[in-house]
Amino acid sequence: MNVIEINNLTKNYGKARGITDISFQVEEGEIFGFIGPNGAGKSTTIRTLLSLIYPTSGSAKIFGKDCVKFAPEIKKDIGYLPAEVFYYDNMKVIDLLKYSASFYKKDCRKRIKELAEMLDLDLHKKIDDLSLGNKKKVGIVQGLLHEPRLIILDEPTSGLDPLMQQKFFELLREENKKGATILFSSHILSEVQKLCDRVAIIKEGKIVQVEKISTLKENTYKKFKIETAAPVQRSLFQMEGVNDLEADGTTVSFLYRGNLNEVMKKITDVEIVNLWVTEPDLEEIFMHYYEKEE
Ligand SMILES: Nc1ncnc2c1ncn2[C@@H]1O[C@H](COP(=O)(O)OP(=O)(O)OP(=O)(O)O)[C@@H](O)[C@H]1O
Repeated sequence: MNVIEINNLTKNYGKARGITDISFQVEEGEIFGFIGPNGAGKSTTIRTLLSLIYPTSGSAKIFGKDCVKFAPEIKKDIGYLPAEVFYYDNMKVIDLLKYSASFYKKDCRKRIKELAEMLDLDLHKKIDDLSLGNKKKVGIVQGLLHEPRLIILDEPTSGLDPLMQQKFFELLREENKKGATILFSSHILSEVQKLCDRVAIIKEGKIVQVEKISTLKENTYKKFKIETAAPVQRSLFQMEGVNDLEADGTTVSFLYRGNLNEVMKKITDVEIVNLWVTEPDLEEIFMHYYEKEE
């Protein structure tokens, strides 16, 4: 079953582009990454899913129900951690969390205690006195206290130190094992890689790829580096499938995706001294998506 189903979703802010014609699905039980550079449209997509803003066109379903029509009902089963958390600073942490819990028809007291212990959060402090990281923890507890079926996290790790990030990821994995589906938005590749099964890559308001992390690594460019006996013309390797071509005297390097025999034929046209064919690391694969089109 698809927990999230987004169909041709577009959101414009007046004349400004928010997101354009976005479609993807998140299956039940997945930890799904949503990655793209700042301003790509991750928050806009998430805010539309939560009916905090309304689509210009297209639609989205959560738990098989239209996000706009069934917003109040759907929200009971969603835990949301926004990119930036704002609170009434005068309140104590515990009072804020009890207030949040009052929206659900559940006794959340035990879970609040467990989460606070796990994240090392002092429930009796005033929010005003908390560091940025501790405020973020309040947001995490707030998002998870009702044991939601779907957890939506928008850039959740900013402000958390590495040890706390690790604990937070463990917590998310536990929730996932218990059955929660997770949508995890981030611009940090390494954390998405650590946690997620699949990713949607968003760039300039459009989805450029939806793929398993493992497949992204497999079916991708290979990196070629060739050393030749005599200088070669750059144009020799200007062919379909070649990207990031660099030719400097007797050294040529490029990324290639396509039939390897085709590129090997080109290579046999020159006298080579050495040849390296390597897999790009995931960072390089993503950077390719991040680069702006001319
Ligand atoms: N309230 C708004 N009014 C006008 N334009 C907006 C508004 N909110 C977002 N945008 C624009 O929509 C586009 C997508 O922004 P969005 O915040 O969704 O990106 P993002 O991927 O979440 O990036 P970030 O990580 O920087 O938050 C950007 O070009 C942004 O300037």
